[in-house]
Amino acid sequence: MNVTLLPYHQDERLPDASFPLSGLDVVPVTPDLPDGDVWQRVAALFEPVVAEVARQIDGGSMPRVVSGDCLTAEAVLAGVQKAGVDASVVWFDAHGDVHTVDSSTSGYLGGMPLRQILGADTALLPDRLGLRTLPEDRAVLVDARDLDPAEAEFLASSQVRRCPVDDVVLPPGPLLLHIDVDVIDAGEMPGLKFPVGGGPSYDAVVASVRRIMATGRVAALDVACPWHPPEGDDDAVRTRLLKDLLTA
Ligand SMILES: NC(=[NH2+])NCCC[C@H](N)C(=O)O
Repeated sequence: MNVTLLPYHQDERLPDASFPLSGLDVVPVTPDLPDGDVWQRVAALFEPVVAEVARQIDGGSMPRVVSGDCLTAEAVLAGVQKAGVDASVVWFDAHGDVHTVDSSTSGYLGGMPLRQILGADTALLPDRLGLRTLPEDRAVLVDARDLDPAEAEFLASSQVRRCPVDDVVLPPGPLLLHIDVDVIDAGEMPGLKFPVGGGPSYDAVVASVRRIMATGRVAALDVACPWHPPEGDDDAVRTRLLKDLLTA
């Protein structure tokens, strides 16, 4: 098994130290980025990810992709689709990631990918990646507990199902399993860019991921690590987490 590493947060290259993946067979993707706006640059960054994910599925393996933010999930889903697999989405995240460009008050791109997967702002990224958008009832949002008002409003009237890690109701068909590591309670996960307390424990998240993997329905795994470069002994828990998730 190998791990596809996209060592970026949006279009910013992160230090290798941000991804403690020792002991795993890592294939980094580090294309040259064009000038342009951030969406164009991210699209260019994701192109080889789309191709690599499709190639691995065509070859009979389950892609495992690690990166610095949740936008990468759009590339992974586009790659899964390119390989002819019609996947639903299971999205582990402390946040909703269901902003549109207009509803986001922060302007943070990583707060928008799930909504783009569901059909918003498709010209910015989905169309560039060849991503077919998903009906809302094919997406499940797991343990999202820090929603901005516009996100709460959208989710209240959408068909996106919400559940806790201990009781994930899986959508139909093959799955893209997306894990933002910030779904874990911030007390157990040091150095997060968007820490949120009141969440499930490390053990509960890993156990949930193992149960989902054991269904045999996961077509691709996407792990987003929106954390700062390591300080102190951050590496110990990060190394263990990445290994636990990627070998679940
Ligand atoms: N997956 C994440 N870490 N998302 C952070 C989003 C934070 C906030 N909701 C925003 O849009 O600005």
